[in-house]
Amino acid sequence: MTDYDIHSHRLLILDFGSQYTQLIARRIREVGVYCEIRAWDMSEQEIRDFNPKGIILAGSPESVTEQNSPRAPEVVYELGLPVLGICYGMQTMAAQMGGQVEGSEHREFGYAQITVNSENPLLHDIKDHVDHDGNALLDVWMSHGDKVISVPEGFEIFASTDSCPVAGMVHREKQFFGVQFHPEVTHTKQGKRIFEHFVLEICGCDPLWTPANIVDDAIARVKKQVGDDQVLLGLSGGVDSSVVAALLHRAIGDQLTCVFVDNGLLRKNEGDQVMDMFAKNMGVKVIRSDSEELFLSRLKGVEDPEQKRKIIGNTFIEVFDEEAAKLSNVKWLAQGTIYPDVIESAAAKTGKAHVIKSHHNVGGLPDDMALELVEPLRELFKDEVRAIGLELGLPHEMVFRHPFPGPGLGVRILGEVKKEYANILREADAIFIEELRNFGWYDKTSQAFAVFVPVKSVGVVGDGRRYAWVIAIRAVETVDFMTARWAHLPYELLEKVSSRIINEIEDVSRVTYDISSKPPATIEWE
Ligand SMILES: Nc1ncnc2c1ncn2[C@@H]1O[C@H](COP(=O)(O)OP(=O)(O)OP(=O)(O)O)[C@@H](O)[C@H]1O
Ligand SMILES: O=c1[nH]c(=O)c2[nH+]cn([C@@H]3O[C@H](COP(=O)(O)O)[C@@H](O)[C@H]3O)c2[nH]1
Ligand SMILES: NC(=O)CC[C@H](N)C(=O)O
Ligand SMILES: [Mg+2]
Repeated sequence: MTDYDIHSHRLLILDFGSQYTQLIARRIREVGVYCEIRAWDMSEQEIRDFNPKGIILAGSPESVTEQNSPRAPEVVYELGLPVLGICYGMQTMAAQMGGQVEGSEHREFGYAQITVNSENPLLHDIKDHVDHDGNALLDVWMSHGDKVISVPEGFEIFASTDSCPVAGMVHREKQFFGVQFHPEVTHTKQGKRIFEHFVLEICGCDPLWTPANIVDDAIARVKKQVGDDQVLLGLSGGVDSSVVAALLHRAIGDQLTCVFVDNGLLRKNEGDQVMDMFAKNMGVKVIRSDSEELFLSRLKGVEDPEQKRKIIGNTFIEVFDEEAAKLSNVKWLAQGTIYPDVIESAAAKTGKAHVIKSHHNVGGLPDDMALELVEPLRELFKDEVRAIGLELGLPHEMVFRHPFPGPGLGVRILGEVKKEYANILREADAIFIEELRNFGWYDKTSQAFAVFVPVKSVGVVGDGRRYAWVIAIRAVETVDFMTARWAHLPYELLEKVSSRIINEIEDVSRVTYDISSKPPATIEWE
């Protein structure tokens, strides 16, 4: 266990509804410092209690020039802490402290080059190029319409572009900084170093937030939380629940029981792999519930995608309850809830951000639950979850798996789900994934899978006619799964996959490749 609190050096990010706020948090965590995103209307007391070492004011789709647009709470400027305003965050800082912001119809969006015209701690020693006069030039990314046209008293301008007179401003004494560009997006090449300067040097945080420390800290906290009680975890073999299983096993050993539900809608050999890895190799207690018959009988004759999802979801809970009832003394339910689930659900509730969905594991739990929750990954982003998965000794292959939706093959068999279809799909999917790995493309795509299309098509195999099913294959590249681009897989790979599927699976006569991006298509077909 660590002898210091790894949360003690922390930053507060106030969210005004920008799409990029999560990226700011990720950049700061990458620097090794804990931070949290909170809504801009956080109360003065909550801000004081949070006790940050610095505050970041993030961007917003709103305009400071509109009446009633959000402002940072005054206390932000009164705590004597360093503050960094980014885009809207800088604009509101300027407006609140007596500067001037002008609205404009013209938006500046994309690459820009700023000239740094005075030495300052935020950009100290950072440059991409140098101009004739010896000034540093930085390649940055901008997304704004409004601009600061006069800075408040005590501030000086340290960077500008032709179209944006105040690209950076600083109040040296108060340690207030504002930047019009977005250091959090990767297009701003020196973004990481800018955050290092702010977080480590200006705010004086120590980089305590490392995978090893996070694991030690999470283990200590889980032990304290559950004491001698028994904990139950739904283990899917997916990344999040697998990392929770490994973490809880290390923290509380035998007090953990996992339930793995084989609903007949899993990928090829998935059940055996989960049992081998967790039960056999790691000695975790795993109950395997063979519920294929139950799920398939409930799904019989049902074609509507939403209805299928509901049935699968409800049957999961039923099986889960049955298994829990067989165990004695279970007081805690463990979940693989991660930070984006929490942020997105909060945003959905308060309406602060624009795109978002509500996650069943955060907002959708019944009020009268008998079990209390253990959620050790609740503060972590997916990439941090993966890093601690490796730290806990899980194999690379498991940690970097593509996500697999809870309803599984149930939403990849269009229309009615039948065992026969699931068997065909499992084989096709396994061939696709195997070749994706052989060609070195698995880690270059974010999610890839096969879909069973219940349509028959004619083919000719050898000298015979074949009248059989269609398989569609899909591979996408995405960061957040909210938008996605179809992967431009090499033709040789597609050719190999198609030829293997048609030759090795008798019931398939044709393979198609899905070239739809999200939006307007979704990643899954149902
Ligand atoms: N077959 C299953 N058996 C038991 N629990 C399951 C099963 N499928 C899903 N769950 C539970 O539902 C939760 C949500 O599933 P979800 O697919 O979002 O996460 P995951 O499977 O842990 O990770 P990933 O996003 O990488 O697939 C899981 O964390 C797990 O607790
Ligand atoms: O756990 C889950 N339960 C579900 O019901 C579900 N539906 C979609 N997904 C996954 O979410 C991501 C976005 O999918 P869509 O573009 O199809 O909405 C993709 O990664 C999908 O695989 C689910 N995951
Ligand atoms: N990305 C932002 O924060 C934009 C701020 C403000 N809406 C503008 O257009 O200038
Ligand atoms: Mg999953």
